[in-house]
Amino acid sequence: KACEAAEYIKKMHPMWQEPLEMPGGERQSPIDISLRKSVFDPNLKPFVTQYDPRTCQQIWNNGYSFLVEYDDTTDKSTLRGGPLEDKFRLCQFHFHWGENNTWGSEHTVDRHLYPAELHLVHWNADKYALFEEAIMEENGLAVIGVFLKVGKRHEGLQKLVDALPAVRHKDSVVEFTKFDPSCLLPESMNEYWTYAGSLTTPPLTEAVTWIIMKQAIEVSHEQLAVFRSLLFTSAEEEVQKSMVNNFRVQQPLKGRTVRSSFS
Ligand SMILES: CC[C@H](C)CCC(=O)Nc1ccc(S(N)(=O)=O)cc1
Ligand SMILES: [Zn+2]
Repeated sequence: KACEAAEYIKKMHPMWQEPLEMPGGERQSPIDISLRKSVFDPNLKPFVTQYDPRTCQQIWNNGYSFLVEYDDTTDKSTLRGGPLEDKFRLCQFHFHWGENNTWGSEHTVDRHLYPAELHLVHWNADKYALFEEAIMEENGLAVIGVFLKVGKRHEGLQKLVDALPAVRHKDSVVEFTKFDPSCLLPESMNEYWTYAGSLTTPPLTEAVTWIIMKQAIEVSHEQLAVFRSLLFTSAEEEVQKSMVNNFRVQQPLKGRTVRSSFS
C-alpha cells in the first residue's frame, strides 16, 4: 500500500520529484515504527506541554500543508520532559493526509497506515535564539506526531476546519486566534515512541527529536474531507491541484533505535 502510494505520488505530483533523498542522510524521516524492534526505556519521563492559546496567530497555506502559527518570541507555549533535555517552544502545527482514508500518515506502526498525521513543531529555545537557527542543529527541533483515525467528530478541531476555506489557495493567510492545540493531543500522554530523525519536507535537515504518540485521536470523515478541499496551487494558477497525499515516502532506519516510553 504505502510503496504503491509512494510510486503513484512521485508520478502525480511535482513537489515530490525534488531530490527526495537527503544525500548521505543517516537519520531521515518518516519511518515505520516496528513494535518488536522498539526498545522500552524506563528512564523516559512523561513530557509536559504548556500551551497558551493567546499565542495562536494565523493559518497559512504554504503549498505543502496548512500551518497554524504561534508567536514563539516568548516562553508562553512550551514543551519539556520526555526524551528532551531542554525547553522547546511551539512555533507551528500542521497535518499530512491522503486522498482517501486508506493512507495519509507519514509514520506507520508495524506498517499500519493512518489517514492523517498531526505534527506539532517546537524548537530548542534553551540553545538557540531563532527557529531558523535551530532547524540546522541536531538537537534543534522536537516534533510531536499524533495519528488521526476516522471516527467521531472532533469538536476542538472543528474551529480549525471552519477556517480552512479561507486558506484554500497556496500563499493565503487568515487570522486565527485563541486556539489551544492541547485539545488535539490524546488522553494518554505518557505512551509514545521517540527517535532521532529529520524534517519530512525540504530542507530535510536532521534536526528533529521525534515523539510519536501511541494513541490516535478521532476525527470525522467530513472533517478530513475539508482538509482535501485545500489546494497545492495559488489562485493565479490555471490548473488547480487538490492538496492530498502531502506525505513523504518512508526512509531507511540505518541502524537507529526507536525507544518506547511503555513496555
Ligand atoms: C529555513 C527553512 C524554513 C524556515 C522551514 C520552515 C519549516 O517549518 N519547515 C518544516 C517544519 C516541520 C516539518 S515536519 N513535517 O514536521 O518534519 C517540515 C518542514
Ligand atoms: Zn509534518
